[in-house]
Amino acid sequence: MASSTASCLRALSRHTRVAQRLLTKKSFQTASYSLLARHQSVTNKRVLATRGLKTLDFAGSKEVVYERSDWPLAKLQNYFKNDTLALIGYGSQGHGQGLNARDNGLNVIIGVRKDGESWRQAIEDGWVPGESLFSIEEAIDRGTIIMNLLSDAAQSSTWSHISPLITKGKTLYFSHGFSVVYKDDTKVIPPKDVDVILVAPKGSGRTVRTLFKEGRGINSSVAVFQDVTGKAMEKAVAIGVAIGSGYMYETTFEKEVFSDLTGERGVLAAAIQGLFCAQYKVLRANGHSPSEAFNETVEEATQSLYPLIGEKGMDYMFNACSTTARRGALDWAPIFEATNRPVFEKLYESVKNGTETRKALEFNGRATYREDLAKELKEIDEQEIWRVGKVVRSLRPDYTPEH
Ligand SMILES: NC(=O)C1=CN([C@@H]2O[C@H](COP(=O)(O)OP(=O)(O)OC[C@H]3O[C@@H](n4cnc5c(N)ncnc54)[C@H](OP(=O)(O)O)[C@@H]3O)[C@@H](O)[C@H]2O)C=CC1
Ligand SMILES: CC[C@](O)(C(C)=O)C(=O)O
Ligand SMILES: [Mg+2]
Ligand SMILES: [Mg+2]
Repeated sequence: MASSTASCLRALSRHTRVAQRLLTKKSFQTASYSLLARHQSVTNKRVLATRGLKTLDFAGSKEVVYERSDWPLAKLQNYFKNDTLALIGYGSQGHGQGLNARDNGLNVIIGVRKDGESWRQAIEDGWVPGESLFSIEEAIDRGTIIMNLLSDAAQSSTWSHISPLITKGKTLYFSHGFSVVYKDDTKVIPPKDVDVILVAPKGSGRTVRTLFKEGRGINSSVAVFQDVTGKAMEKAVAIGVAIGSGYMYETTFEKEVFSDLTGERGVLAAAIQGLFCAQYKVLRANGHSPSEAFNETVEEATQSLYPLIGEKGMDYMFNACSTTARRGALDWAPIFEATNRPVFEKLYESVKNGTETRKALEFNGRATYREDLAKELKEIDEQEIWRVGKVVRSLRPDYTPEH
């Protein structure tokens, strides 16, 4: 234990020196603070619990996990010293993953349509045309690891054009199993002579960035579709760390896309909007004020109770409520489960048989996809429940005006 403690302290001082060096470079400043925190906490963890064991028991199922602590910054930088990460597409994930990998000291370039919205945003984030910002084709040409973060629809529509550029020796990376799994619809069939890997952050690209800046990490899944070099999984895990993952669990491309499309069409986004609206409307129809209906539906959920679930689980949240609430929650939870399970079965089938994929490809493949989505999202924003939400949020003592 004494020698392991001494080696951890040596590691800490090494990592601290690396981070301090980075502090002298302005573009690395924000991340460097989080790196200092990150290596401090990693080293502390090693001293307290020399685990090293990567197969964990998840409620009776054994799963392999990969942790950031196995990839200190110096090791990560050395691993990618001869690589250029060419990140194609600069939406939510392009922004988060690109900036994190750059702040981790890796050689990252961006490839997007010239003079589009992403081009503008990339410049705003400090990517420089001709130096670190290129057309899609030029970025692929310059890159060794091609990170395809175009929209899923654009991955399909651009494929015939960009696939000849993904030559032997390069690596093809995705953050979703979508393009490769639904190949009959997307026509994305990777070249046979490149590694094809996936790291799928389980959260928005915006959170990928904010968690990294806080010295924390997003959970991601990791998978290999094609292993030409024999090193594909190791490379995927290393990229996962580079883009800001805290820990990664293993999956396949198919399992990733089936679960992801189900999750976002279910509890993560669609189901929660449906549930909120249903309860809000019943309260309003029974004479409750907008204030009361919103507070009992959304504000209390997001500001008080859901964070408790995130902190310590559902029973902890139930226990933090009155015994009256606990009785009612215990009685009604199985009713909601039984009522909703058939909806989730239907949803899963629609994902598995490709219906959801074809809809996404058709809709987001339109030239007007941004405006079309914005129009429907505006309709949600204009629903009474969310108009009330704006007023309620403005009454929070720590409110800062929304734009
Ligand atoms: N959003 C998220 O948080 C998550 C996303 N993912 C996955 O990551 C990948 C990227 O998603 P996300 O970051 O949300 O990006 P978006 O789906 O918002 O796609 C945006 C990017 O696609 C480009 N694009 C769209 N149409 C075209 C086209 N016809 N030709 C060229 N470029 C085009 C846009 O460029 P332009 O501005 O020029 O239109 C922009 O750079 C997807 O596979 C997604 O499923 C995974 C986990 C979470
Ligand atoms: C929940 C939506 C998501 O799957 C995500 C942020 O993980 C997405 O595709 O954006
Ligand atoms: Mg997702
Ligand atoms: Mg998704």
